[in-house]
Amino acid sequence: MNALKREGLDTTHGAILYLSDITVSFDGFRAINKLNLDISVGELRCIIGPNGAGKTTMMDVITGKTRPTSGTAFFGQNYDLAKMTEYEIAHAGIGRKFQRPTVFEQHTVFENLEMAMKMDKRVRPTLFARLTSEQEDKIDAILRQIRLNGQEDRLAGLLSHGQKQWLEIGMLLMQEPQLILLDEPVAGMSDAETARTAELLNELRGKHSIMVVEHDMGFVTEIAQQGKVTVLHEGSVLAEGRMDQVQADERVIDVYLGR
Ligand SMILES: Nc1ncnc2c1ncn2[C@@H]1O[C@H](COP(=O)(O)OP(=O)(O)OP(=O)(O)O)[C@@H](O)[C@H]1O
Repeated sequence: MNALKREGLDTTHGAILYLSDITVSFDGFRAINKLNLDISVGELRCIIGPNGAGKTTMMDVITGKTRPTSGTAFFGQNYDLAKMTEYEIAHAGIGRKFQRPTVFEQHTVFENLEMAMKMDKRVRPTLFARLTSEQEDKIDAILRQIRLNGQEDRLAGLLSHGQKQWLEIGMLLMQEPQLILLDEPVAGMSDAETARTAELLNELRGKHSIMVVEHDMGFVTEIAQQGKVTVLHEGSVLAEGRMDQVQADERVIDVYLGR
């Protein structure tokens, strides 16, 4: 099934995520302050901004980890995220990768992908069943995509930091989420690994809707291409536009990029 078209999600208006006037207060402090942000189906959106801008809190709202104090968050037109549990949101098709990889280190690369597929609630009856050839093909395709073909029998614990991150992206892909949230995917990676991750994300462009939070501006430039970059500051959108536009924006230079 095409990950952009899962049954049940209504994206007829073209957007996959709508955040409208979202505020999140922690004891009166507004980590998110009347935030408005839409993501289109198939878009790769980069989110940048200084420490404490509210990027992680925004992802927590989208995945149901944190409830907004006010405002609305919709996945497609029909899923009201504020009314759903984290489990229901994951099941509905929003996948998140945290900054630190959380692969099963005592299992092989292949087994990690297999487990990710079997944890997919839509195919649960197959938990103890042998893989079908279609499922094996899917794992093979993802192994190639995440540049770990030929490494499928290695223990995940023996992979480099970058490879673990790719494996975790592969585990997300196994579940065919329609919206993928990636929190600082290249933090701690070597330059070569960062470049390969940019290639990987460019290959995923258009096949999934993706939101990437990242501080590495070289990487953001590689993956943003002509798409939109959103700059968060003090819990709101400070600027939005192509990378060259936001990089030239005086307010963005002042609060984030520096002179
Ligand atoms: N549970 C919480 N209780 C109180 N304050 C919080 C909580 N979570 C986040 N904050 C505060 O909200 C603000 C936004 O934090 P958040 O982690 O969302 O920023 P960020 O943009 O992800 O930063 P970074 O780039 O450092 O990851 C920060 O000032 C943070 O201290």
